[in-house]
Amino acid sequence: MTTTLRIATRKSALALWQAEHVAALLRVAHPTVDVVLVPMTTRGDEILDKPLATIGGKGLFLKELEVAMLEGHADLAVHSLKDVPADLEPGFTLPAILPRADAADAFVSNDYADLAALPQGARVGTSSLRRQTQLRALRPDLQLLDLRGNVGTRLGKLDTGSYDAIVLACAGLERLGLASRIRSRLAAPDWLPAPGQAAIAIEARDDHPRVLQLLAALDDPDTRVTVSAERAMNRALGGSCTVPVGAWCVLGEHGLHLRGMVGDVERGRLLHAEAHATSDQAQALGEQVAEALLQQGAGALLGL
Ligand SMILES: NCc1[nH]cc(CCC(=O)O)c1CC(=O)O
Repeated sequence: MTTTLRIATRKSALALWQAEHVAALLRVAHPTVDVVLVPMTTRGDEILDKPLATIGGKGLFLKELEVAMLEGHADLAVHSLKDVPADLEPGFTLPAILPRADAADAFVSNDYADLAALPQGARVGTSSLRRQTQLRALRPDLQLLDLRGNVGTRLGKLDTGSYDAIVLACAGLERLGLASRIRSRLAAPDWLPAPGQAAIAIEARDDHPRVLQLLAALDDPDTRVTVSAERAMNRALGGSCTVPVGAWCVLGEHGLHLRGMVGDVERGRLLHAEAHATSDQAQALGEQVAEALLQQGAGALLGL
């Protein structure tokens, strides 16, 4: 009997690239397994005219894919980890987290090389509160404008002159063959990515051990441990996407180093904290950095 793995995926170019990437890796890991894509539309893809935070947040991108798995139409779903809520729906797990790509954000512009080169009051497009507050902290003069849609749509709006610059994830641009659009990288320590940014996660039902075992072959333990610290921090801060939260954890010779950020949208101020831990303490490290941020007053910003 041949085994088939059916991958539920959103239909955006980035989602399809990621699903195809996972399919190719699964075919290499398990040559006798048949791997197919099941593309579908999610509510998050359909509602493009409202900020994500007001329409129900990140879970919107997962819901339909999870229903497909529950109804037996798909065996796994592929997600950008940063779009996966801090707490998964009961009955689901992440059996594999792939090696992380460049987690920095990209400054993208047709006229300016970097943030410092933008003229006073320049128009910058991003609907991400995390990106907006970090832009505001570095350049209070900028005019921040909403910009939603998939990567191609956003680049199109930049090219037609609606913005002087936009901010996107480096990883998404690289995956779509658009790395040449990256004018400069926005990276730590003065700029933090979203928790889990640039890592691809595989989601599956937790009650299908055979499927979980096949998927586990793709797991990268180093990426898993670093993103676990970032996600633990985010969870301890309430895990909401209505508040700007950034996190960046690296695993070095001396263990884990986690930096965290919570932004104050009203006052254009950022709170930062960081800590080190051994690699078996990712969860505690995330909680420790969250606690340090709360002590600086993050609770009021987060409504905790
Ligand atoms: N919110 C959409 C989204 N989800 C994941 C990525 C980039 C790829 C990644 O972080 O793995 C993007 C595009 C962007 O933020 O520019």
